[in-house]
Order: sequence, then C-alpha cells, then structure tokens
Amino acid sequence: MTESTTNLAAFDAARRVMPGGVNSPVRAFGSVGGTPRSLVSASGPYLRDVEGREYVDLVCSWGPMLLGHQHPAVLDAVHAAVDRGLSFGASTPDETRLAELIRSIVPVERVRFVSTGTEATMTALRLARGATGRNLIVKFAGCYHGHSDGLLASAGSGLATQALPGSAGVTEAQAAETLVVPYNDEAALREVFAVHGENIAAVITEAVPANMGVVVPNDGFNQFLRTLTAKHGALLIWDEVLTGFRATATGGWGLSGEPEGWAPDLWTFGKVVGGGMPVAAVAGSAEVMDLLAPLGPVYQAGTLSGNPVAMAAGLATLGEATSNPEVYATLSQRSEQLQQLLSEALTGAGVDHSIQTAGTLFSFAFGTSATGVHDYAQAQSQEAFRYGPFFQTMLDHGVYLPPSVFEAWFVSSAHDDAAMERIAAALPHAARAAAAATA
Ligand SMILES: Cc1ncc(COP(=O)(O)O)c(C=O)c1O
Ligand SMILES: N[C@H](C=O)CCC(=O)O
Repeated sequence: MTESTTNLAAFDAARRVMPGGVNSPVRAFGSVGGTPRSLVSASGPYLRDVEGREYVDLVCSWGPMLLGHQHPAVLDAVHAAVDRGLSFGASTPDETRLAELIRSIVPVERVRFVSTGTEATMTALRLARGATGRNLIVKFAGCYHGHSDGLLASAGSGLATQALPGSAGVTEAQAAETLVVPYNDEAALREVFAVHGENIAAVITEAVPANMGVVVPNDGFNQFLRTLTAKHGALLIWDEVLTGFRATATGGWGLSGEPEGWAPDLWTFGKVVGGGMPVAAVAGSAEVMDLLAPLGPVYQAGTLSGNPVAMAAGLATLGEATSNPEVYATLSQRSEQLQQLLSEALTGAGVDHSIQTAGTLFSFAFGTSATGVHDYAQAQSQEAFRYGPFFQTMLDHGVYLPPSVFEAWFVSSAHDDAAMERIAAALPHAARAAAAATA
C-alpha cells in the first residue's frame, strides 16, 4: 500500500483488502455515514488520523483505555515486558499477579485468561454446560456477549446498529439452544424456566447492559436472576467484559447493592483488564472453574493466552486504577459533566431524549424522555435517524463518538478541561443538527 494521506484514500485501500474495509463491523460508520477515520496515533484523551486531524476520544477503544492513551505507567510496563520477550507460550509470574489482583477486587477464586471477550463468554457457556450436563442457554435481547455462534441471537452492538436479528452461518441446532428473553422481564423468565427449567445450563447477562445503549437493571432484577437460576440448578454468568473495572471500581457489580449476600457463578472480563492489549478472562468459584482442563473435563486453550506483554499492560492499568483514588473520581466527575453538557445542548435545541446512566457509563436515546429505555424494544424504537447528523457534526468539530447510537460513551481519567471544553463547544452544533434531522 502506498502511504495514504486522506481518510478516504485509506478507506478505499482498506476496502480492497478487507471485508468492508474493517476488522470489526462497528468501525465502518455504516449507520452514521461518512468515511471512517484511519487513525495513526493517540495520546491522553486525543486521537489523530492520517490527515493529521485531532479528535477528543469518547470511544476509548470501546472501553479498555481507562487511563487514556499512552499512560506513562502502562507504557513503561509494556516497554519493559517487550524487552524481556514477546511471547513464551508458558506460565509467567505476571499472569498470576493479574489473577491475584482481580481476585482482590471481585469475589472470584480462580481466573483463566484468554485473548478476547468472545472467548471468555464462549468458555463460560461451555463450563456451564459441562457443570450441569444441560444444553440450553438463556440470554437477553439486546445484550451482546461477543460473536460466538450461540450468542448472536437478538444481540446488541454491531447487530443492533445494522438491525440484524442474528447471523447467517449459525446452525439451527445452535440457535435452538439459545432462548432469548426481553431484558428486565421477570414474568418472561419465569415462563421460560417453567417450560425448560430442567434443561437450562445458564442465564448469561451483562452486569449492566451497555450494547443496546446503557439499560439499567430494574431494582431487584439481578437478585431475581440469582434466585431463579439457583432454584432451577442453572448457573448465572455475569458478563463484565465491558463494565468490569469501568462502570465503577469493581464494575457493574456493586452498582445496585449486589454484593449483599450473593454472587454469580461465573464472571467474564475483558477490555480494562488488558489496558488496550488483547486480554479477557473467565473467572468464578474454584468448584466450577476447576472443571477446566487440565484439572477437569472442560477443554479450553490458547497459544497467546496470558501473553506477557498483554499481562503487563493489564497489570499496570488495573494497578494504577486500584491504587490511585483519583482515577475513578475523575472518571465519575467527567462522566457527570459530559451528561450535563449533553442534556443541556439537546434540551437547548429542543431535542427530546433520555440519558441512561450506570456508574461512569452512560448513553442517550432520542425521543424517549417519556419512558426511558428499559429493554431492547424501547432502544430500537428511538429516533435513531437523528444520530448520524449528530455524530458527523461532533466529528467535524473534533470529537470522536461511537459510530452507533446503541453504544455507550467512554471517558478516561485523562480527559482534562481542554478536552471537555472542545466537547462543550461542539455539542450545541450537533444538537441543532439532530433537531433538524428527518427520518
Ligand atoms: C458485554 C460484552 N461481552 C463480550 C464482548 C466481546 O468482547 P470482544 O470484542 O473482546 O470479543 C463485548 C464487546 O465486544 C461486550 O461488550
Ligand atoms: N460494543 C462492542 C464492544 O463492546 C464494540 C466493539 C466491536 O465490536 O468492535
């Protein structure tokens, strides 16, 4: 490839060699239009593209960059790890340290590292089936747990953005083993368990759904999931890939009183645990986790699992987040400030909206002030056509938002006053563009 000097030239070149020009569909700007930015560098709260333009980053690599880009402690740890070797395909002290650190924050006994959130949830399902000898999995419409076959039905994130009910290539048998229930709907869950209870291996839920926009669990909903699954001998899989160590210092865990008296059977983590490198994990009680090979009969493996450079990035990121109280204080403060600026701008332009908040995570939905958003049907029925013009105007003013109305906004502890001022200046223009949009 010759060096591309414009985003368009870079995207054209990418389209010739990669499907849709991307390596993950949400990057293609499909629902917002325009040319995806081809990024070449990032530092603190800023991204830079091939044209030399700078953007305030409100995607943060879809969550991992909790400390912003090129945080000195993370860079030092990664450089030191690189100097020791890129990959050994064997055990290392740092993977034990990272597992210990995770265990000191959330109530799990064993951790198995993998490279992606998809692998983590896929492994959790296999463990649940291995532990129970049952086949069926219950998931919620609009929740996204990665792209493994059984979890793509009515999934959020890129499938919500492209309005896809599922994916081609998933066998009928696999689809039939996934029962999809509306989020926050206790009656529907009771009904599913009344009919299929003896065959359900697990319920998988996002700790706080954030892939159909943020949707806050109703009071007592997570407790209900715990009680119902335990009653029927099914496992509760708690997906914290997105929320873990980001929504709060623990994650979605702890947001609505969950630690009082109960815990899920299996957890999945990703994103922040790798600090920007490919790391994810499945974790849980020794009883369930020790069913994994080499101790137990449930097989799981990975050539690059626990990669030493990735472990160093995860340890440095989570280490800084847990030892420096300013990190979560700043995240909270910036998130609240951003929500206020967003709401003021939209209200000022007469755009009806609601904001859904879970700790430091939030998203907004157009035309939903009367109801808020409590499930996927409500998320889908919003005035999504307003987001494209809103997004493009923010981009023109140097602010990089998620290219989908169904994704959460991510801040970092590096978002400073200058970054917030740029966002504040852009928002009124974007709100006016949203107001002027027609379906
Ligand atoms: C809640 C949740 N689970 C699982 C995944 C899958 O993670 P990955 O993209 O690393 O495979 C994601 C995001 O992609 C996610 O948000
Ligand atoms: N919503 C997804 C992760 O949380 C977006 C990341 C991707 O699919 O590329």
